[in-house]
Amino acid sequence: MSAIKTRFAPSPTGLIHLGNARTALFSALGGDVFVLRIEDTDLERSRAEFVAELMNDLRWLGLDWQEGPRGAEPDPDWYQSRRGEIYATYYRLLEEKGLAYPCFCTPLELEVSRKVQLGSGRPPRYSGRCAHLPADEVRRRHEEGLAATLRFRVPKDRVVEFEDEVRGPQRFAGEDIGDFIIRRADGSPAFFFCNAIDDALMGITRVLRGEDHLANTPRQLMILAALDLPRPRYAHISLIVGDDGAPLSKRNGSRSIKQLREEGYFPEAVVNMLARLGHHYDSAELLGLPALRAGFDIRRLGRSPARFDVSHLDHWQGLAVRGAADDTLWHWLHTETRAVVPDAHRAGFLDLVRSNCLFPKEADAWARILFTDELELAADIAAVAQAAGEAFYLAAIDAATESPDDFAAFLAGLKRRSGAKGKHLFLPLRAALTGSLDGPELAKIYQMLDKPRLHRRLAEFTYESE
Ligand SMILES: Nc1ncnc2c1ncn2[C@@H]1O[C@H](COP(=O)(O)OP(=O)(O)OP(=O)(O)O)[C@@H](O)[C@H]1O
Ligand SMILES: [Zn+2]
Repeated sequence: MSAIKTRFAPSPTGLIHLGNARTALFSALGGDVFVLRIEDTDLERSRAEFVAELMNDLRWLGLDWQEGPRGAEPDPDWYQSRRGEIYATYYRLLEEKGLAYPCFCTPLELEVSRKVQLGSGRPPRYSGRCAHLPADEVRRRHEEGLAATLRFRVPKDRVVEFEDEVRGPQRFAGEDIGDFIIRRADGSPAFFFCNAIDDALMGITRVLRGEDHLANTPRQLMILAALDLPRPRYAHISLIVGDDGAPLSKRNGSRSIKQLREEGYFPEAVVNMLARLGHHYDSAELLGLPALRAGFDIRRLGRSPARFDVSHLDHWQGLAVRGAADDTLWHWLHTETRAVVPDAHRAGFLDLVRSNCLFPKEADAWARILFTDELELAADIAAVAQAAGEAFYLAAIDAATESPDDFAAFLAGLKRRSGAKGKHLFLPLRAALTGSLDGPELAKIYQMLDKPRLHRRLAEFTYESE
């Protein structure tokens, strides 16, 4: 069987979000060769910095492309904004075949026609007003300098059928599709057009994209058929929706991949979460890309919208943090955090991070609690500590002096001296030592807090009555 070529074709109009990333991921998993193409025809909204950002995001996720641009400098191989001459050739071909024609209708005229059709209960589509203008009339209007779009002449008697790899058989009647614009009045190519042409010219055999594009597909198939260009297989995957039920979008401020990276999410966590959103894997373990690829089956992609749930992402993040190698985890920490962790406690601290933190920010908070004097107790926490009474802390200081290196012995000593047990023992101790009522095992805290600091924290509560 010949190699399957897939592509990701974003418009660089904002930072990519989880919805885009999932489409990119499944495209990368669902092909042998993965292509990146930049659809920057919207000159007003496209920006070079977004190209650089999206390349960075894809590489970070591990979704490097085998064919596509290497840098953010536009070139005619991969940037649609530079492929005008190529598109011009195909416009000419269509016009020569009589399969495309200039339309001089103004936006106002089109709007009026739309309203009239809606008013009489018909679905709005182009009326075909310019479909049969005589050649000399067209010439005259061009000479007058009238702006024209180029419309594709839809074969009204044709039915377009295709087998969507996710959604099954699809059928669209030509008579339901009005002649549509393939070149705007300003000369720029319409999405349907350049997207379909480029898929064909780049040898894409499987187009895996969001179902927002499903209705575009019959138009694209008509264009390809009219130009004798090869048609790819299509797979329209469900969109990821947010808590509000609306699809994630660059326009509605959905959390970007860049933001997730900056918060400290591991790419493995993002990728594993996305891979399970609308696709079933037998394994519930954190899988690397090769394993995700091996387990990927396009027939396992669900059709219903997939809701993004941050608790799922955090579940995978927990697995990624727990599974991270020492060196990876160490460099994942903020520089300021690394600066306060003593060498002797590095390994112990990383263990503590693995079982207690999801983000570098949380690790930083624990590093400060353990290795600096910046401890501030909120009023309710201080109240818990105080409730144990002065005698408890005096006993704790004695026990700590007696067993500085042995937490079990310290605890036994404290129990014996104070008579406290259970939560009356652990809660005040935690509160006084860490300013928190939960967190890492007390044994680890006891071991990592340096002894003068430990004593100072216990002593804080010994003169409460003064
Ligand atoms: N919420 C989503 N869930 C899954 N895929 C999506 C989602 N939004 C976009 N995509 C897919 O991402 C790919 C790139 O699309 P594009 O660059 O146009 O992004 P977009 O987020 O739709 O942009 P915009 O917000 O500007 O419409 C397309 O295949 C599109 O179908
Ligand atoms: Zn017209």
